Amino acid sequence: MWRRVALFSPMMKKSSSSRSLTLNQKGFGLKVGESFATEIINPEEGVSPPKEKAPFITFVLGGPGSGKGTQCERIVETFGLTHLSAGDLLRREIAFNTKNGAMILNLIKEGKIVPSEVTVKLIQKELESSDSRKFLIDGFPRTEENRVAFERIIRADPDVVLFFDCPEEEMVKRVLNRNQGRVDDNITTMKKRLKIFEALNRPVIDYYENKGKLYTINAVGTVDDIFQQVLPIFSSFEQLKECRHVNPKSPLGSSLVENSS
Ligand SMILES: Nc1ncnc2c1ncn2[C@@H]1O[C@H](COP(=O)(O)OP(=O)(O)O)[C@@H](O)[C@H]1O
Ligand SMILES: Nc1ccn([C@@H]2O[C@H](COP(=O)(O)OP(=O)(O)O)[C@@H](O)[C@H]2O)c(=O)n1
Ligand SMILES: [Mg+2]
Repeated sequence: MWRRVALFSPMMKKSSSSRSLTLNQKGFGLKVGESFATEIINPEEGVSPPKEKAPFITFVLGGPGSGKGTQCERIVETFGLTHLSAGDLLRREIAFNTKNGAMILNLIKEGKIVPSEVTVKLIQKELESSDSRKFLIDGFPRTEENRVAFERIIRADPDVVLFFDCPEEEMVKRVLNRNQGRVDDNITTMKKRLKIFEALNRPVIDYYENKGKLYTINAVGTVDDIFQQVLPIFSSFEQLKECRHVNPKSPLGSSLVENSS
């Protein structure tokens, strides 16, 4: 559905990220990886680049129970992004008893990370079949291996990386009260998940901090308080101002343009 075209120009600075090198078109039926295949175009040949911009991608990071899913719901209401929860996609495989279902269940019970290829392929399927141009990818990348696999298979970089920073004590309290019948919401698995978060997710957080893409949110407080920190991050992006689902209660509600498509 997207097409990546690189303009071959000596004027292009190295600091121009893939966003400024990326010009995408819709094209249903194309595989994401293929559709991102880089073409080198010589501007002197007079090929004019397509006008559509790359899809807007946000990664949502944070420990278990830090409030990622809850805040994603608020972001969807206000800015109309499409929410893809990596955990929900994996749990769907378990529910549908697919060929990877049993393996995924065993890993989730142990708080371990599912092989990146499996998770990225599930995300890829959702991206390809969606008509949306703006995505919240929640609970991903959980590891450097996840991050690298996304870059390799999807060939896209996030525009924004949110990190919900929450003390362990608070995360434990929230998870043990979550009450969604999840096999991993128990103290034994939670302890393992916290260790895995520190060991494997921290390097990803550091990576995006060094790239200048990380927005750290203090995840303690009411859901509203926390969303007040999230709002200005998204409202600064022009492409999010055309919103499909305007929440009338949102402080931005009146300034957003409703789009019924
Ligand atoms: N700011 C908050 N204060 C208290 N509880 C919260 C807050 N945000 C979310 N919760 C609750 O904590 C639990 C975990 O939140 P969730 O959004 O599922 O976190 P995550 O997706 O990061 O694991 C849920 O029961 C949710 O209702
Ligand atoms: N990128 C991911 C995301 C989740 N998972 C697995 O799914 C579990 C639940 O993830 P989740 O994102 O739904 O969990 P929360 O942080 O929302 O509590 C994780 O503990 C992992 O076992 C994974 O392996 N890889
Ligand atoms: Mg969640």
